[in-house]
Amino acid sequence: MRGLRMSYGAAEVLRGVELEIRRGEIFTLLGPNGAGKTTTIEILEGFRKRSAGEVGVLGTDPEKGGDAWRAKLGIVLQNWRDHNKWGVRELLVHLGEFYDDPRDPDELLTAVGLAGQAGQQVGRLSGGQRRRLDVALGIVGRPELLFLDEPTTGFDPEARQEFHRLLTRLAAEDGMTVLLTTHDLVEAEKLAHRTAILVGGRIAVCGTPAELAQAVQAPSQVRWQEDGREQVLATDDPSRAAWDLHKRFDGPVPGLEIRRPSLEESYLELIGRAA
Ligand SMILES: Nc1ncnc2c1ncn2[C@@H]1O[C@H](COP(=O)(O)OP(=O)(O)OP(=O)(O)O)[C@@H](O)[C@H]1O
Repeated sequence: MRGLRMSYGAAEVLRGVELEIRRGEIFTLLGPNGAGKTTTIEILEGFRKRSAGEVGVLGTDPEKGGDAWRAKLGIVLQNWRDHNKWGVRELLVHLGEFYDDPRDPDELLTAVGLAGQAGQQVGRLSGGQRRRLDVALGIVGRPELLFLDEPTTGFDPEARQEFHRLLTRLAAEDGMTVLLTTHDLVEAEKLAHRTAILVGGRIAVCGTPAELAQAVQAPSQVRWQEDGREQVLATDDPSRAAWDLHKRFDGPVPGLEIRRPSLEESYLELIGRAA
């Protein structure tokens, strides 16, 4: 994506998004509500016409992508959920018929942990099971690139962890590229090879988990007692600040405390600043 812009009427949602996602990567697009994550995904899928900028998905402009291009994409449409009366396996078999070389439905069900629900109606699956089915539907045609829009919303921690394992395994085994959106920094950090933070219509930060932690790190707070009250200093180098204080006090510093913000606090500060 180069200079990707998108406006809905007068509202400019994407204001020059620059992003490159590599083949075989699990990439998360992280951002607050309304940041434009779904809009970006829909543009990449070819479902939404951008206002400006250049976009290439598997070497093709999504606005010009034909059936052969589309067949290489794993797209999870929300309206599969309308197939509530269908059996789980039945739906997978049916969708597989649209592809030249679909995955074996039983292997697929085992891979996503739904073998026990093969005969169950889609409408009777739990929230977590439906998301697993989403992934199964997304990968039935052996896509090169899988798009997932907030796939783990509503998951309990265990389901989330299992889902992460599933995606990691699929990406590693098949060399599939996965682009998913999330609000959850911790999820992005655990799952993704790289993450981009979308805020204010632009990419604020992009990198590996370590690079992200470094880039979003908000200042630490150094607190101590002096002149009968608590003093607070915000600094990027708390160790140096503590050392300076020790020198100034020529010994122990009363009530000295160093507080490093959590990654989540840093992220919240970053999106607050950039919005
Ligand atoms: N079809 C549309 N017409 C007008 N405005 C829209 C349309 N779709 C999205 N928007 C607006 O564009 C902005 C970005 O929406 P989008 O759904 O892309 O954000 P998001 O990052 O996916 O949000 P969330 O995390 O809440 O799902 C929002 O302010 C939304 O109201």
